[in-house]
Amino acid sequence: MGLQLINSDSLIDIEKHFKITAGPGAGKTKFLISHIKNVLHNSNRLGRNRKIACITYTNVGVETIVQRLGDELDHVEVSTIHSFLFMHIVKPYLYLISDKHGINHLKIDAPYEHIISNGYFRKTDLGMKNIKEQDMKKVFWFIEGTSCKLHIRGRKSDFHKSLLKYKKMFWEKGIIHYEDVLAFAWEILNSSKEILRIIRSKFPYFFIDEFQDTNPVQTEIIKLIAEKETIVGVIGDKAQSIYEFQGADVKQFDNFFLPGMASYKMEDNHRSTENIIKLLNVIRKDIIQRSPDNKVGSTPCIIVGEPLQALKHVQDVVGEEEVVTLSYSNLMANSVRNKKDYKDGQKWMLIDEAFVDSNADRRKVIISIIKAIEYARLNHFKDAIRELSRHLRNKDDYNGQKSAIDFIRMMLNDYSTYSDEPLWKLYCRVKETGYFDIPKIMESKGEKAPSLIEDYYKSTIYSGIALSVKITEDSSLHRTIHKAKGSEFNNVMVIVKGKDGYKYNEERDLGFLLDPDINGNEDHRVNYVACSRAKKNLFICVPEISKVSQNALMGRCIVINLHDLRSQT
Ligand SMILES: Nc1ncnc2c1ncn2[C@@H]1O[C@H](COP(=O)(O)OP(=O)(O)OP(=O)(O)O)[C@@H](O)[C@H]1O
Repeated sequence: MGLQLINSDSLIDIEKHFKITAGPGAGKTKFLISHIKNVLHNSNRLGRNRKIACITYTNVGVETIVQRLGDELDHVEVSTIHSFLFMHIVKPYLYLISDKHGINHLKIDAPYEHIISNGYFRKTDLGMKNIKEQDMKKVFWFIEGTSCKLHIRGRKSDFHKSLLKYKKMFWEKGIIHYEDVLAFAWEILNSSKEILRIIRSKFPYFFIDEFQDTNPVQTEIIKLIAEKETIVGVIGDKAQSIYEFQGADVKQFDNFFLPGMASYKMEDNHRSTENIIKLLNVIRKDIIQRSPDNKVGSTPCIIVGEPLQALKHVQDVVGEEEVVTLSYSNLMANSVRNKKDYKDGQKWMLIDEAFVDSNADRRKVIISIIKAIEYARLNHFKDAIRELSRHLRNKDDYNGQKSAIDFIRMMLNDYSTYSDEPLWKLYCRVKETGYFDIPKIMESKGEKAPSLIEDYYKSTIYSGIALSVKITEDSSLHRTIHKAKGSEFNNVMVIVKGKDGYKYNEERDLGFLLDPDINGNEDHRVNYVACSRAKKNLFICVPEISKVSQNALMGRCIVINLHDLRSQT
Protein backbone atom coordinates (compact mmCIF):
# COMPACT_ATOMS: atom_id res chain seq x y z
CA MET A 1 0.00 0.00 0.00
CA GLY A 2 1.34 3.45 -0.93
CA LEU A 3 2.26 5.95 1.76
CA GLN A 4 0.42 9.21 1.63
CA LEU A 5 2.67 12.25 2.07
CA ILE A 6 1.66 14.59 4.91
CA ASN A 7 3.32 17.26 7.05
CA SER A 8 3.13 18.22 10.69
CA ASP A 9 0.13 20.52 10.07
CA SER A 10 -1.97 18.00 8.11
CA LEU A 11 -5.37 16.90 9.35
CA ILE A 12 -6.15 13.20 8.95
CA ASP A 13 -9.24 11.02 9.43
CA ILE A 14 -9.75 10.71 13.20
CA GLU A 15 -11.80 7.51 12.99
CA LYS A 16 -9.24 5.36 11.18
CA HIS A 17 -6.20 3.49 12.56
CA PHE A 18 -3.03 5.17 11.30
CA LYS A 19 0.71 4.70 11.09
CA ILE A 20 3.07 7.61 10.44
CA THR A 21 6.65 7.11 9.33
CA ALA A 22 8.93 10.12 9.44
CA GLY A 23 12.56 11.04 9.98
CA PRO A 24 14.06 13.22 12.70
CA GLY A 25 12.75 16.76 13.09
CA ALA A 26 9.80 16.01 10.80
CA GLY A 27 7.37 17.36 13.36
CA LYS A 28 6.03 14.00 14.60
CA THR A 29 5.50 15.35 18.11
CA LYS A 30 4.01 18.55 16.70
CA PHE A 31 1.66 16.47 14.55
CA LEU A 32 0.66 14.31 17.53
CA ILE A 33 -0.26 17.37 19.60
CA SER A 34 -2.36 18.88 16.80
CA HIS A 35 -3.98 15.50 16.06
CA ILE A 36 -4.97 15.12 19.73
CA LYS A 37 -6.49 18.61 19.61
CA ASN A 38 -8.28 17.68 16.39
CA VAL A 39 -9.80 14.62 18.10
CA LEU A 40 -10.70 16.64 21.22
CA HIS A 41 -12.56 19.21 19.11
CA ASN A 42 -14.26 16.87 16.65
CA SER A 43 -14.91 13.51 18.27
CA ASN A 44 -18.23 12.69 19.87
CA ARG A 45 -16.80 9.57 21.53
CA LEU A 46 -15.03 11.31 24.44
CA GLY A 47 -16.40 12.06 27.88
CA ARG A 48 -15.53 12.33 31.56
CA ASN A 49 -14.49 8.67 31.70
CA ARG A 50 -13.60 8.25 28.02
CA LYS A 51 -10.20 9.66 27.20
CA ILE A 52 -7.44 9.69 24.61
CA ALA A 53 -4.47 7.57 25.72
CA CYS A 54 -1.22 9.12 24.54
CA ILE A 55 1.77 6.87 25.13
CA THR A 56 5.36 7.90 24.81
CA TYR A 57 8.65 6.26 25.67
CA THR A 58 10.12 8.27 28.53
CA ASN A 59 8.99 10.48 31.41
CA VAL A 60 10.71 13.39 29.65
CA GLY A 61 8.55 12.63 26.58
CA VAL A 62 5.45 12.64 28.81
CA GLU A 63 6.40 16.04 30.27
CA THR A 64 6.98 17.51 26.78
CA ILE A 65 3.55 16.42 25.55
CA VAL A 66 1.78 17.52 28.73
CA GLN A 67 3.40 20.95 28.45
CA ARG A 68 2.53 21.30 24.78
CA LEU A 69 -1.09 20.30 25.33
CA GLY A 70 -1.41 23.18 27.77
CA ASP A 71 -4.91 23.43 29.21
CA GLU A 72 -6.37 20.81 26.84
CA LEU A 73 -5.48 17.93 29.16
CA ASP A 74 -8.92 17.12 30.52
CA HIS A 75 -9.69 14.23 28.19
CA VAL A 76 -6.16 13.05 27.58
CA GLU A 77 -4.05 10.65 29.59
CA VAL A 78 -0.37 11.06 28.74
CA SER A 79 1.84 8.33 30.10
CA THR A 80 4.64 5.86 29.48
CA ILE A 81 3.49 2.40 28.41
CA HIS A 82 4.56 0.84 31.71
CA SER A 83 2.72 3.38 33.86
CA PHE A 84 -0.37 3.11 31.67
CA LEU A 85 -0.51 -0.68 31.79
CA PHE A 86 0.29 -0.79 35.49
CA MET A 87 -2.33 1.79 36.40
CA HIS A 88 -5.20 0.55 34.23
CA ILE A 89 -4.63 -3.18 33.89
CA VAL A 90 -2.05 -4.71 36.23
CA LYS A 91 -2.83 -2.90 39.49
CA PRO A 92 -6.63 -3.33 39.33
CA TYR A 93 -6.76 -6.84 37.83
CA LEU A 94 -3.57 -8.64 38.89
CA TYR A 95 -5.58 -10.56 41.48
CA LEU A 96 -7.05 -12.57 38.56
CA ILE A 97 -3.69 -14.21 37.85
CA SER A 98 -1.88 -13.77 41.17
CA ASP A 99 -2.56 -17.25 42.58
CA LYS A 100 -1.45 -18.89 39.36
CA HIS A 101 1.92 -17.09 39.55
CA GLY A 102 2.33 -16.90 43.33
CA ILE A 103 2.23 -13.10 43.37
CA ASN A 104 1.57 -11.26 46.60
CA HIS A 105 -0.62 -8.74 44.75
CA LEU A 106 -1.78 -6.88 47.88
CA LYS A 107 1.78 -5.71 48.54
CA ILE A 108 2.41 -4.37 45.05
CA ASP A 109 2.56 -0.57 44.95
CA ALA A 110 4.60 0.10 41.80
CA PRO A 111 6.83 -1.74 39.34
CA TYR A 112 10.57 -1.68 40.05
CA GLU A 113 13.74 -1.69 38.01
CA HIS A 114 15.19 -5.22 38.01
CA ILE A 115 18.08 -5.15 40.47
CA ILE A 116 19.75 -8.53 40.30
CA SER A 117 19.57 -10.52 43.52
CA ASN A 118 22.62 -12.74 43.83
CA GLY A 119 20.93 -14.56 46.71
CA TYR A 120 17.88 -15.49 44.62
CA PHE A 121 20.11 -16.29 41.66
CA ARG A 122 22.04 -18.82 43.78
CA LYS A 123 18.78 -20.48 44.81
CA THR A 124 18.09 -21.45 41.18
CA ASP A 125 19.96 -23.90 38.97
CA LEU A 126 20.85 -21.09 36.53
CA GLY A 127 24.50 -21.03 37.66
CA MET A 128 24.79 -24.76 36.88
CA LYS A 129 23.40 -24.03 33.43
CA ASN A 130 26.30 -21.66 32.83
CA ILE A 131 24.26 -18.49 33.26
CA LYS A 132 26.22 -15.71 34.92
CA GLU A 133 24.71 -13.04 37.16
CA GLN A 134 25.30 -10.38 34.48
CA ASP A 135 23.16 -12.42 32.02
CA MET A 136 20.22 -11.73 34.31
CA LYS A 137 20.18 -8.15 33.04
CA LYS A 138 19.09 -9.53 29.67
CA VAL A 139 15.96 -11.33 30.87
CA PHE A 140 12.85 -10.61 28.83
CA TRP A 141 9.38 -12.03 28.13
CA PHE A 142 8.05 -13.24 24.81
CA ILE A 143 4.69 -14.61 23.75
CA GLU A 144 4.44 -18.27 22.84
CA GLY A 145 0.96 -19.44 21.91
CA THR A 146 -1.35 -18.52 24.76
CA SER A 147 1.29 -17.78 27.37
CA CYS A 148 4.29 -15.57 28.01
CA LYS A 149 7.70 -17.14 28.51
CA LEU A 150 10.92 -15.86 30.01
CA HIS A 151 14.14 -15.87 28.06
CA ILE A 152 17.68 -14.49 28.17
CA ARG A 153 18.70 -12.33 25.22
CA GLY A 154 21.46 -13.90 23.19
CA ARG A 155 20.96 -17.43 24.64
CA LYS A 156 19.51 -20.26 22.58
CA SER A 157 18.43 -22.77 25.24
CA ASP A 158 15.12 -22.67 27.11
CA PHE A 159 15.64 -21.27 30.63
CA HIS A 160 12.00 -20.41 31.27
CA LYS A 161 11.44 -22.74 34.25
CA SER A 162 14.56 -21.64 36.13
CA LEU A 163 13.95 -17.96 35.37
CA LEU A 164 10.37 -18.30 36.55
CA LYS A 165 11.61 -19.75 39.85
CA TYR A 166 13.93 -16.74 40.20
CA LYS A 167 11.16 -14.26 39.38
CA LYS A 168 8.68 -15.91 41.77
CA MET A 169 10.96 -15.16 44.72
CA PHE A 170 10.45 -11.45 43.98
CA TRP A 171 6.71 -11.79 43.30
CA GLU A 172 6.13 -13.56 46.63
CA LYS A 173 7.51 -10.43 48.30
CA GLY A 174 5.24 -8.14 46.26
CA ILE A 175 7.98 -6.95 43.90
CA ILE A 176 7.30 -6.94 40.17
CA HIS A 177 9.67 -5.54 37.57
CA TYR A 178 8.97 -3.26 34.61
CA GLU A 179 9.27 -6.13 32.13
CA ASP A 180 6.71 -8.14 34.17
CA VAL A 181 4.15 -5.33 33.73
CA LEU A 182 3.99 -5.98 29.97
CA ALA A 183 3.69 -9.75 30.37
CA PHE A 184 1.00 -9.54 33.07
CA ALA A 185 -0.99 -6.89 31.17
CA TRP A 186 -0.94 -9.06 28.04
CA GLU A 187 -1.98 -12.15 29.98
CA ILE A 188 -4.86 -10.31 31.67
CA LEU A 189 -6.15 -8.79 28.41
CA ASN A 190 -5.70 -12.00 26.47
CA SER A 191 -7.70 -13.99 28.97
CA SER A 192 -10.50 -11.55 29.76
CA LYS A 193 -12.80 -10.12 27.10
CA GLU A 194 -14.51 -8.10 29.82
CA ILE A 195 -11.35 -6.24 30.82
CA LEU A 196 -10.53 -5.60 27.16
CA ARG A 197 -14.02 -4.14 26.79
CA ILE A 198 -13.47 -1.86 29.81
CA ILE A 199 -10.12 -0.60 28.47
CA ARG A 200 -11.59 0.06 25.01
CA SER A 201 -14.49 1.90 26.51
CA LYS A 202 -12.23 4.04 28.72
CA PHE A 203 -9.87 4.80 25.85
CA PRO A 204 -11.58 5.14 22.45
CA TYR A 205 -8.33 6.57 21.04
CA PHE A 206 -4.87 5.16 21.68
CA PHE A 207 -1.86 6.97 20.21
CA ILE A 208 1.74 5.83 20.58
CA ASP A 209 4.74 8.03 19.86
CA GLU A 210 8.28 6.63 19.31
CA PHE A 211 6.68 3.35 18.21
CA GLN A 212 9.99 2.16 16.71
CA ASP A 213 11.10 1.33 20.26
CA THR A 214 8.16 -0.89 21.00
CA ASN A 215 8.77 -4.52 21.89
CA PRO A 216 6.80 -7.54 20.67
CA VAL A 217 4.67 -8.01 23.83
CA GLN A 218 3.68 -4.33 23.72
CA THR A 219 2.73 -4.67 20.05
CA GLU A 220 0.47 -7.62 20.83
CA ILE A 221 -1.25 -5.64 23.62
CA ILE A 222 -1.93 -2.79 21.19
CA LYS A 223 -3.27 -5.19 18.56
CA LEU A 224 -5.69 -6.69 21.12
CA ILE A 225 -6.99 -3.24 22.08
CA ALA A 226 -7.30 -2.22 18.39
CA GLU A 227 -9.51 -5.17 17.42
CA LYS A 228 -12.62 -3.03 17.81
CA GLU A 229 -13.96 0.29 19.09
CA THR A 230 -10.55 1.86 19.92
CA ILE A 231 -8.74 3.77 17.16
CA VAL A 232 -4.99 3.19 17.32
CA GLY A 233 -2.40 5.54 15.83
CA VAL A 234 1.34 4.85 15.87
CA ILE A 235 4.13 7.26 14.97
CA GLY A 236 7.80 6.46 14.60
CA ASP A 237 11.02 6.27 12.69
CA LYS A 238 12.76 2.94 12.27
CA ALA A 239 16.11 4.69 11.79
CA GLN A 240 15.75 5.93 15.37
CA SER A 241 15.16 2.48 16.87
CA ILE A 242 17.87 2.34 19.55
CA TYR A 243 16.52 0.14 22.32
CA GLU A 244 17.25 -3.33 20.94
CA PHE A 245 18.91 -4.21 24.28
CA GLN A 246 15.55 -3.66 26.01
CA GLY A 247 13.75 -5.89 23.55
CA ALA A 248 12.74 -3.32 20.91
CA ASP A 249 12.79 -4.80 17.46
CA VAL A 250 13.27 -2.56 14.43
CA LYS A 251 11.10 -4.88 12.29
CA GLN A 252 8.10 -4.35 14.60
CA PHE A 253 7.46 -0.89 13.21
CA ASP A 254 7.80 -1.91 9.55
CA ASN A 255 5.56 -4.94 10.00
CA PHE A 256 2.92 -3.27 12.16
CA PHE A 257 -0.42 -3.43 10.43
CA LEU A 258 -4.07 -3.13 11.50
CA PRO A 259 -7.10 -3.75 9.27
CA GLY A 260 -8.22 -0.49 7.62
CA MET A 261 -5.08 1.33 8.76
CA ALA A 262 -4.01 4.43 6.80
CA SER A 263 -0.25 4.85 6.31
CA TYR A 264 1.43 8.22 6.03
CA LYS A 265 4.93 9.54 5.56
CA MET A 266 6.58 12.90 6.34
CA GLU A 267 9.68 13.98 4.45
CA ASP A 268 10.33 17.40 5.98
CA ASN A 269 12.98 18.22 8.52
CA HIS A 270 12.05 21.44 10.31
CA ARG A 271 14.81 21.11 12.90
CA SER A 272 18.19 21.19 11.22
CA THR A 273 20.01 23.36 8.69
CA GLU A 274 20.31 22.23 5.08
CA ASN A 275 23.95 21.26 5.60
CA ILE A 276 23.11 19.00 8.54
CA ILE A 277 20.18 17.45 6.63
CA LYS A 278 22.57 16.78 3.72
CA LEU A 279 24.78 14.74 6.05
CA LEU A 280 21.78 12.94 7.60
CA ASN A 281 20.64 11.98 4.10
CA VAL A 282 24.00 10.25 3.57
CA ILE A 283 23.36 8.02 6.56
CA ARG A 284 19.85 6.88 5.62
CA LYS A 285 18.32 6.17 2.26
CA ASP A 286 14.70 5.15 2.93
CA ILE A 287 13.59 8.75 3.56
CA ILE A 288 15.41 11.59 1.84
CA GLN A 289 14.61 14.62 3.95
CA ARG A 290 14.28 18.18 2.76
CA SER A 291 14.31 21.49 4.57
CA PRO A 292 11.00 23.27 3.99
CA ASP A 293 12.31 26.29 5.90
CA ASN A 294 15.65 26.50 4.04
CA LYS A 295 17.62 26.86 7.25
CA VAL A 296 21.17 27.92 6.43
CA GLY A 297 24.19 27.08 8.62
CA SER A 298 27.78 25.88 8.70
CA THR A 299 28.98 22.58 7.28
CA PRO A 300 29.15 19.83 9.94
CA CYS A 301 32.63 19.59 11.37
CA ILE A 302 34.71 16.57 12.39
CA ILE A 303 37.08 17.48 15.20
CA VAL A 304 40.04 15.21 15.71
CA GLY A 305 41.23 15.26 19.32
CA GLU A 306 40.34 14.48 22.91
CA PRO A 307 36.71 15.22 23.91
CA LEU A 308 37.47 17.82 26.59
CA GLN A 309 39.79 19.76 24.29
CA ALA A 310 37.34 19.42 21.41
CA LEU A 311 34.59 20.78 23.64
CA LYS A 312 36.73 23.78 24.52
CA HIS A 313 37.35 24.39 20.81
CA VAL A 314 33.63 24.14 19.99
CA GLN A 315 32.79 26.45 22.87
CA ASP A 316 35.19 29.05 21.39
CA VAL A 317 33.52 28.64 17.97
CA VAL A 318 29.93 29.09 19.14
CA GLY A 319 30.68 31.82 21.71
CA GLU A 320 28.06 32.37 24.41
CA GLU A 321 25.70 29.60 23.28
CA GLU A 322 25.45 26.26 25.07
CA VAL A 323 27.05 23.17 23.59
CA VAL A 324 25.53 19.78 24.28
CA THR A 325 27.75 16.70 24.07
CA LEU A 326 26.23 13.33 23.25
CA SER A 327 28.10 10.11 23.96
CA TYR A 328 27.32 6.46 23.40
CA SER A 329 28.44 5.31 26.83
CA ASN A 330 27.49 6.41 30.34
CA LEU A 331 31.18 6.43 31.19
CA MET A 332 32.01 8.93 28.45
CA ALA A 333 29.04 11.18 29.33
CA ASN A 334 29.97 11.12 33.02
CA SER A 335 33.62 11.84 32.17
CA VAL A 336 32.76 14.96 30.17
CA ARG A 337 30.23 16.14 32.75
CA ASN A 338 32.82 15.74 35.51
CA LYS A 339 35.62 17.06 33.29
CA LYS A 340 37.63 13.87 33.79
CA ASP A 341 39.91 12.39 31.17
CA TYR A 342 38.66 9.21 29.61
CA LYS A 343 40.98 6.43 28.52
CA ASP A 344 39.95 4.88 25.20
CA GLY A 345 39.10 1.25 25.76
CA GLN A 346 37.89 1.70 29.35
CA LYS A 347 35.03 -0.63 30.19
CA TRP A 348 31.83 0.68 31.75
CA MET A 349 30.62 -1.00 34.91
CA LEU A 350 27.71 0.03 37.09
CA ILE A 351 28.79 1.11 40.56
CA ASP A 352 26.98 -1.93 42.00
CA GLU A 353 29.44 -4.13 40.09
CA ALA A 354 32.49 -1.89 40.24
CA PHE A 355 32.51 -1.17 43.99
CA VAL A 356 34.66 -3.55 46.01
CA ASP A 357 33.90 -4.09 49.69
CA SER A 358 33.45 -7.51 51.26
CA ASN A 359 31.27 -6.10 54.05
CA ALA A 360 27.79 -6.20 52.50
CA ASP A 361 26.20 -3.68 54.91
CA ARG A 362 28.93 -1.05 54.49
CA ARG A 363 28.99 -1.65 50.75
CA LYS A 364 25.25 -0.99 50.39
CA VAL A 365 25.35 2.23 52.41
CA ILE A 366 28.44 3.69 50.75
CA ILE A 367 27.14 2.87 47.24
CA SER A 368 23.82 4.55 48.08
CA ILE A 369 25.63 7.61 49.43
CA ILE A 370 27.75 7.96 46.28
CA LYS A 371 24.66 7.51 44.08
CA ALA A 372 22.71 10.04 46.14
CA ILE A 373 25.48 12.65 45.91
CA GLU A 374 25.78 12.23 42.14
CA TYR A 375 21.99 12.34 41.62
CA ALA A 376 21.74 15.46 43.77
CA ARG A 377 24.50 17.19 41.78
CA LEU A 378 22.17 16.88 38.76
CA ASN A 379 19.20 18.09 40.82
CA HIS A 380 17.56 14.65 40.98
CA PHE A 381 16.77 15.15 44.66
CA LYS A 382 13.87 12.71 44.74
CA ASP A 383 16.12 9.84 43.62
CA ALA A 384 18.84 10.98 46.03
CA ILE A 385 16.44 11.00 48.99
CA ARG A 386 15.03 7.59 48.05
CA GLU A 387 18.56 6.13 47.97
CA LEU A 388 19.40 7.45 51.43
CA SER A 389 16.20 7.19 53.46
CA ARG A 390 16.31 3.41 53.77
CA HIS A 391 19.79 3.49 55.34
CA LEU A 392 19.39 6.36 57.82
CA ARG A 393 20.09 5.58 61.49
CA ASN A 394 17.19 7.66 62.83
CA LYS A 395 14.04 8.19 60.86
CA ASP A 396 12.63 11.70 61.35
CA ASP A 397 8.94 12.63 61.33
CA TYR A 398 9.04 12.74 57.54
CA ASN A 399 10.12 9.12 57.05
CA GLY A 400 13.76 10.09 56.88
CA GLN A 401 13.29 12.66 54.14
CA LYS A 402 14.35 15.69 56.18
CA SER A 403 17.49 14.00 57.48
CA ALA A 404 18.32 12.82 53.94
CA ILE A 405 18.00 16.40 52.64
CA ASP A 406 20.19 17.78 55.47
CA PHE A 407 22.82 15.13 54.80
CA ILE A 408 22.82 15.75 51.03
CA ARG A 409 23.09 19.50 51.53
CA MET A 410 26.11 18.97 53.75
CA MET A 411 27.80 16.57 51.33
CA LEU A 412 27.22 18.90 48.36
CA ASN A 413 28.72 21.83 50.26
CA ASP A 414 31.79 19.74 51.08
CA TYR A 415 32.06 18.14 47.62
CA SER A 416 35.41 19.69 46.74
CA THR A 417 36.97 18.34 49.94
CA TYR A 418 36.52 14.67 48.98
CA SER A 419 35.71 14.46 45.25
CA ASP A 420 39.31 14.19 44.10
CA GLU A 421 40.50 12.33 47.19
CA PRO A 422 40.51 8.63 48.06
CA LEU A 423 37.18 7.14 49.21
CA TRP A 424 38.65 7.01 52.70
CA LYS A 425 37.99 10.74 53.03
CA LEU A 426 34.30 10.27 52.15
CA TYR A 427 34.05 7.30 54.53
CA CYS A 428 35.52 9.33 57.43
CA ARG A 429 33.34 12.34 56.62
CA VAL A 430 30.17 10.20 56.55
CA LYS A 431 31.10 8.49 59.83
CA GLU A 432 31.65 11.91 61.40
CA THR A 433 28.13 13.04 60.49
CA GLY A 434 26.55 10.18 62.47
CA TYR A 435 23.63 9.80 60.07
CA PHE A 436 24.37 6.13 59.24
CA ASP A 437 25.47 2.98 61.03
CA ILE A 438 28.48 2.02 58.95
CA PRO A 439 30.60 -0.95 60.02
CA LYS A 440 34.05 0.34 60.91
CA ILE A 441 37.11 -0.33 58.76
CA MET A 442 40.01 -1.29 61.02
CA GLU A 443 42.96 0.92 60.19
CA SER A 444 46.43 -0.64 60.18
CA LYS A 445 48.94 0.62 62.69
CA GLY A 446 52.72 0.86 62.58
CA GLU A 447 54.42 -1.69 60.31
CA LYS A 448 51.26 -3.75 59.84
CA ALA A 449 50.12 -3.98 56.22
CA PRO A 450 46.66 -2.53 55.54
CA SER A 451 43.76 -4.91 54.89
CA LEU A 452 42.45 -5.22 51.33
CA ILE A 453 39.44 -3.07 52.27
CA GLU A 454 41.53 -0.33 53.87
CA ASP A 455 43.78 -0.40 50.84
CA TYR A 456 40.77 -0.16 48.48
CA TYR A 457 39.29 2.83 50.32
CA LYS A 458 42.68 4.55 50.44
CA SER A 459 43.63 3.99 46.81
CA THR A 460 40.33 4.51 44.97
CA ILE A 461 39.59 8.10 44.06
CA TYR A 462 35.97 9.17 44.65
CA SER A 463 35.58 10.88 41.26
CA GLY A 464 36.75 7.72 39.47
CA ILE A 465 34.17 5.46 41.09
CA ALA A 466 31.48 8.17 40.77
CA LEU A 467 31.76 7.78 36.97
CA SER A 468 30.04 4.40 37.41
CA VAL A 469 26.80 5.94 38.67
CA LYS A 470 24.08 5.60 36.07
CA ILE A 471 21.85 8.63 35.72
CA THR A 472 18.37 7.50 34.72
CA GLU A 473 16.77 10.73 33.58
CA ASP A 474 19.49 13.12 32.47
CA SER A 475 18.76 16.61 31.28
CA SER A 476 22.30 17.92 31.74
CA LEU A 477 24.40 19.34 28.90
CA HIS A 478 26.54 16.21 28.73
CA ARG A 479 24.47 13.10 28.38
CA THR A 480 24.22 9.81 26.57
CA ILE A 481 22.60 9.64 23.15
CA HIS A 482 19.82 7.44 24.54
CA LYS A 483 18.93 10.23 26.98
CA ALA A 484 18.74 12.79 24.16
CA LYS A 485 15.98 10.99 22.29
CA GLY A 486 13.23 13.39 21.24
CA SER A 487 15.27 16.47 22.26
CA GLU A 488 16.94 19.13 20.11
CA PHE A 489 19.76 21.59 20.73
CA ASN A 490 21.35 24.44 18.80
CA ASN A 491 24.90 23.11 19.06
CA VAL A 492 25.72 19.43 19.37
CA MET A 493 29.04 17.65 19.66
CA VAL A 494 28.75 13.89 19.13
CA ILE A 495 31.62 12.04 20.79
CA VAL A 496 32.66 8.94 18.84
CA LYS A 497 34.91 6.48 20.67
CA GLY A 498 35.55 2.76 20.84
CA LYS A 499 32.52 1.01 22.34
CA ASP A 500 32.25 -1.36 25.34
CA GLY A 501 35.88 -1.30 26.34
CA TYR A 502 37.26 -1.59 22.78
CA LYS A 503 39.79 0.82 21.38
CA TYR A 504 38.61 3.19 18.65
CA ASN A 505 38.43 1.55 15.24
CA GLU A 506 37.64 3.95 12.40
CA GLU A 507 35.98 1.42 10.10
CA ARG A 508 33.63 0.26 12.87
CA ASP A 509 33.12 3.42 14.93
CA LEU A 510 32.88 5.95 12.09
CA GLY A 511 31.07 3.39 9.93
CA PHE A 512 27.79 5.30 10.33
CA LEU A 513 29.27 8.00 8.05
CA LEU A 514 31.68 5.96 5.92
CA ASP A 515 29.56 2.91 5.12
CA PRO A 516 26.15 3.34 6.73
CA ASP A 517 23.83 0.40 7.36
CA ILE A 518 20.89 1.99 9.13
CA ASN A 519 18.67 -1.12 8.98
CA GLY A 520 21.19 -3.68 10.09
CA ASN A 521 23.43 -1.85 12.55
CA GLU A 522 22.01 -0.40 15.76
CA ASP A 523 25.21 1.53 16.52
CA HIS A 524 24.71 3.40 13.23
CA ARG A 525 21.17 4.27 14.27
CA VAL A 526 22.35 5.50 17.67
CA ASN A 527 24.87 7.86 16.04
CA TYR A 528 22.23 8.94 13.52
CA VAL A 529 19.92 9.92 16.40
CA ALA A 530 22.81 11.87 17.95
CA CYS A 531 23.61 13.83 14.77
CA SER A 532 19.94 14.55 14.12
CA ARG A 533 19.52 16.39 17.46
CA ALA A 534 21.48 19.41 16.11
CA LYS A 535 19.58 22.47 14.95
CA LYS A 536 22.38 24.89 13.99
CA ASN A 537 25.84 23.39 14.43
CA LEU A 538 26.96 19.77 14.40
CA PHE A 539 30.43 18.66 15.50
CA ILE A 540 31.64 15.08 15.58
CA CYS A 541 34.65 14.39 17.79
CA VAL A 542 36.91 11.44 16.90
CA PRO A 543 40.33 10.48 18.30
CA GLU A 544 41.90 10.19 14.83
CA ILE A 545 41.00 10.12 11.14
CA SER A 546 42.71 8.58 8.12
CA LYS A 547 43.37 10.48 4.89
CA VAL A 548 41.11 8.04 2.99
CA SER A 549 38.18 8.82 5.30
CA GLN A 550 38.84 12.54 5.12
CA ASN A 551 38.61 12.32 1.34
CA ALA A 552 35.47 10.19 1.50
CA LEU A 553 33.74 12.80 3.66
CA MET A 554 34.87 15.79 1.65
CA GLY A 555 32.01 18.10 0.69
CA ARG A 556 29.83 16.84 3.56
CA CYS A 557 32.03 17.65 6.54
CA ILE A 558 35.07 19.76 7.21
CA VAL A 559 37.85 18.29 9.33
CA ILE A 560 39.72 20.16 12.05
CA ASN A 561 42.64 18.35 13.60
CA LEU A 562 43.41 19.70 17.07
CA HIS A 563 46.77 17.88 17.08
CA ASP A 564 47.78 19.91 13.97
CA LEU A 565 46.48 23.15 15.49
CA ARG A 566 48.53 22.54 18.64
CA SER A 567 51.72 21.78 16.76
CA GLN A 568 51.31 25.02 14.79
CA THR A 569 51.10 27.15 17.95
N1 LIG B 1 5.27 22.90 10.40
C1 LIG B 1 6.31 23.34 11.11
N2 LIG B 1 6.79 24.59 10.92
C2 LIG B 1 7.85 25.05 11.63
N3 LIG B 1 8.50 24.34 12.58
C3 LIG B 1 8.06 23.10 12.81
C4 LIG B 1 6.95 22.53 12.09
N4 LIG B 1 6.79 21.24 12.54
C5 LIG B 1 7.74 21.04 13.48
N5 LIG B 1 8.48 22.14 13.64
C6 LIG B 1 9.64 22.29 14.58
O1 LIG B 1 10.63 21.34 14.20
C7 LIG B 1 11.25 20.80 15.35
C8 LIG B 1 11.10 19.28 15.36
O2 LIG B 1 9.75 18.95 15.61
P1 LIG B 1 9.34 17.67 16.47
O3 LIG B 1 10.12 17.64 17.74
O4 LIG B 1 7.87 17.61 16.52
O5 LIG B 1 9.94 16.57 15.50
P2 LIG B 1 9.98 14.98 15.64
O6 LIG B 1 9.60 14.43 14.31
O7 LIG B 1 9.19 14.55 16.81
O8 LIG B 1 11.53 14.77 15.87
P3 LIG B 1 12.40 13.53 16.40
O9 LIG B 1 11.81 12.26 15.91
O10 LIG B 1 13.72 13.79 15.78
O11 LIG B 1 12.48 13.67 17.87
C9 LIG B 1 10.62 21.46 16.55
O12 LIG B 1 11.42 22.55 16.93
C10 LIG B 1 9.27 21.93 16.01
O13 LIG B 1 8.79 23.06 16.71
